[in-house]
Amino acid sequence: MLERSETSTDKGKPISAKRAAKIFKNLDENRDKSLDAEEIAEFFKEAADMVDFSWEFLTARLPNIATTGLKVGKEEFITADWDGFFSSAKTMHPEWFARHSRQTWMGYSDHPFLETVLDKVAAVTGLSERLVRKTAEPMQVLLYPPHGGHYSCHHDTAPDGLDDARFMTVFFFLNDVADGGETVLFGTDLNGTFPEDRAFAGEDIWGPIESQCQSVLSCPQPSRGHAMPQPFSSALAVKPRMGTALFWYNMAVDPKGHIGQFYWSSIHGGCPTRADEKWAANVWLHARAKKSRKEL
Ligand SMILES: O=C(O)CCC(=O)C(=O)O
Ligand SMILES: [Fe+2]
Repeated sequence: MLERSETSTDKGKPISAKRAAKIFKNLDENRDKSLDAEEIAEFFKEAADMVDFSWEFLTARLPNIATTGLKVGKEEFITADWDGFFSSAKTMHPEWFARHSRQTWMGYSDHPFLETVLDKVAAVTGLSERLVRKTAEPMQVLLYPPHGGHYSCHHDTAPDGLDDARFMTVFFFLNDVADGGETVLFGTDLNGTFPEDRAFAGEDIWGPIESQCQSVLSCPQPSRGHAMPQPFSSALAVKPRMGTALFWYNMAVDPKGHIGQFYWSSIHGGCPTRADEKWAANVWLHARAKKSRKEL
């Protein structure tokens, strides 16, 4: 069974009245027993990785909130059906969420076929089978629903998380997606217009770019012949085709497997689906072999 996206509330604990009271207390810093739009936005980001919302939608879904203007009182907050709210927001406005997908993990020993996938990973990446087996995280299988399933731009590993860094991503497309669902590699430069060292630049260059690519609008535009919008016209958008795969380095690694620089330019994302669902899988290779991966 596929679990819901780890970034959505409905995957985690439901927001009970008790939990809501705790959340409210933390958010209401000025202790005025109400939350303003900014504080609500913070709650949405924390609880569901929701990056946008409209007040109209909020008040239409939770009518007891409508009476208090652009503030949510304590009682209203605690009694609101937040789980129901997030799930209808996901259906009606998937673009408000950083991510809309389901996923599960599969151990490579679960099926002989999956073992062969690791051999293929070694063959195409040029890494040894031993290293691949030692460092591969269980395969993450992803399902994006049709009509808005997506994953906004992100990095697969943290710049400072050396111990558990996913130095490489091997990303498999498991079905054909006729329209939408492209994987965009925002750091690529198909037109050859960027300074040569931009791929190795740091947060100063890539931070502002990241803040612009959060929107699902940073994807091929059907109205413009599926061209990428500005400022990403140079970026590679890959159409999902069953049995194909992409791989890239999230961090530098030397022939001995020693990890180096974090690549800010490894930023990427999955575009919104349209009529078709999208199936895909990640094989992440880690900087350190984990004892907990022994069972694989
Ligand atoms: O679905 C895609 O195209 C990208 C998925 C992705 O980046 C991820 O799962 O980390
Ligand atoms: Fe990713």
